[in-house]
Amino acid sequence: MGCEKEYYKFFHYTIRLLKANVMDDVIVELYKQKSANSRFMFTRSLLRKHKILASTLDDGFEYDHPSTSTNLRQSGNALFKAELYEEAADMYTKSLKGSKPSTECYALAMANRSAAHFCMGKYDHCLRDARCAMATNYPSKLAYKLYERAGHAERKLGLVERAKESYAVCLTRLDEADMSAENKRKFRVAVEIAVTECEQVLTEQERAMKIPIIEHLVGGRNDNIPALSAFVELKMSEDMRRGVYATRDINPGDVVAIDEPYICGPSGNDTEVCHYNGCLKMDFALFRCPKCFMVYYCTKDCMDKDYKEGHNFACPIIYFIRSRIPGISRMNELAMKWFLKDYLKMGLKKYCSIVDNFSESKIDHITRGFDEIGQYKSDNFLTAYSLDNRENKMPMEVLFFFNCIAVDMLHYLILSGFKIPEQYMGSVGASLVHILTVLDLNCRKLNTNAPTVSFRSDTYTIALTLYPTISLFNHSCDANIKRSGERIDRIRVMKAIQPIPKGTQLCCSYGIIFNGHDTESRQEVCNDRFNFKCYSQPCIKNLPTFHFIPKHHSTLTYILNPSMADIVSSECKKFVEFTKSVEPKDHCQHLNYLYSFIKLLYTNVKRPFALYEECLEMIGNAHSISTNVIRACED
Ligand SMILES: C[S@@+](CC[C@H](N)C(=O)[O-])C[C@H]1O[C@@H](n2cnc3c(N)ncnc32)[C@H](O)[C@@H]1O
Repeated sequence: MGCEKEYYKFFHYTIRLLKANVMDDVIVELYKQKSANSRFMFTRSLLRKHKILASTLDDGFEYDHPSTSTNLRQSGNALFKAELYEEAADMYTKSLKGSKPSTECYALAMANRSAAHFCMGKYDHCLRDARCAMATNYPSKLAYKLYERAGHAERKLGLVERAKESYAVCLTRLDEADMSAENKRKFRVAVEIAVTECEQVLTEQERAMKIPIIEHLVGGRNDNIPALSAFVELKMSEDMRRGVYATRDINPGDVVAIDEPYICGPSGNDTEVCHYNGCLKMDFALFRCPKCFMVYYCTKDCMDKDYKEGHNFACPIIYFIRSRIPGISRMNELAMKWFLKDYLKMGLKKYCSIVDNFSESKIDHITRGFDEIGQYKSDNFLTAYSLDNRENKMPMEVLFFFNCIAVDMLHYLILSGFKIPEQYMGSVGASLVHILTVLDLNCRKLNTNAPTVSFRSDTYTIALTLYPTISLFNHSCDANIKRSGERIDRIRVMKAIQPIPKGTQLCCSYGIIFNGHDTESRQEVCNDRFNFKCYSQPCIKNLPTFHFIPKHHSTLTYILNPSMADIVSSECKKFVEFTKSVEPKDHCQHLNYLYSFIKLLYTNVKRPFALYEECLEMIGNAHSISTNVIRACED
């Protein structure tokens, strides 16, 4: 995940140090510090001394101009009446800019904009605004209107269950409405009809509902690493350190890992992903946190749980984390979320003792992350905390940057009233630096149409996730496992896409594969993004990219076992026919055929072989569109 460009933002911290001509001394001093705790404390006193930290949580906004806002809203209302909805929505946006989010003026403009969006057919925007108005200071006597509109928008978006709920609230809020008894009666009848229609749709949907596919780990759960299959083990290698290896032959299609993130959060367009760590559901028009207005939830329940897990404390400073602290802001935010979750769960003393013991420990690399009974579990703090973070290999300038970010984030937290006793500051700060570096190396983008970090321009990242068990898989430019199932699902299922004979390492791709990019550019990506030299087979053997693999080759040139030449040749012809006659969207229905073809080629042809690479790509793609709902198997 590391992105060199982000490090240019060092300047935010270093400019004053450079002006004071002390930057070289700083790096020398940092080298002299014996521990992560003392590095953090040194950085903290430096940033304080040179007045690099904020002195207040005052965001400098001045937007309370109720009269201007009211005038703008009234102009919007006139445009709305004239059915100029787009212009009306723009006017309401201007009105919103002039009023504080906690005021009635703001809520009214927001509600009116939701009406304009509804009339424009922008139902998701309508819903978002309506939810926002509900969460703010909207007059109770008008609330019924807002819930009715939300219900209508939800129906339009196919969210029928939610529409039913909104109509139910609408009916309860109708008592507060300032309306004649007769009008209330008519309104009630209309909403009740809408509820009945929703119920009819729901009954239909229930009838047509698909049974979710349950994925099973091949061979059952691994005894020591329950998110992995029983057919694998963890081993060390000189080139890649820890890695996952097959203890039995694994076939394409076999499930080798089912993992849940230790920590996750939206990565950009917050309005579509629930912020709660245990949810991450993608949804339309989520509920906005009524205090910071910066994070969103799919239900009130998720909001309450997230508050308890730390948002309560992150809330007052989230604006500053996003807008004032350099680096990858969503990753910084995720680090804060992780820190608060565990700090609050364990309490100060236990947290500090655990992180201190970890940093002092000399645990063998292969057993890092395993608990005292020899289990490696993705929901265990120490498992996630002990993931590789290349802190020791990092240039001191980069480590200094991470320390600055941690100092800055904790400083904002303390400014907001959070108490950290001074004697624990070193441990807490160093732990936050550690968390940042673990995330920097292991955190994955959850894209709507790409499994990992991707170079395709059509991908759309919705979340950042940390999967401790999946992080054990090393990268190969010729991956033999790949993510399967719904791409936005929080639960990550990894399946074999090639045959994996006993003793072979299971590797996924960190976003780059050999047939699309030459060795040099792949090495560049691995080095720039992940800071390692890739030792996967295509790099060692310098395999040609797809463009250089002959398409219409004679099978004989590639055959490994001459006695199989006729069979391979005839199966290749069948495969070519298959590619012409079956549409990609239907490949998932022919997976068994694709598995058998790739198995035949695996043992009988020399790679790279165009049809093998083509079949491999088909299997990978078919896995990612073949299921609708994935549930981890309970056994
Ligand atoms: C997510 S971790 C994978 C597990 C790690 N090998 C361990 O010992 O815990 C990523 C790190 O593994 C190593 N690695 C992964 N793929 C590699 C490859 N193809 N070549 C060399 N090193 C690799 C690099 O050190 C990289 O920073």
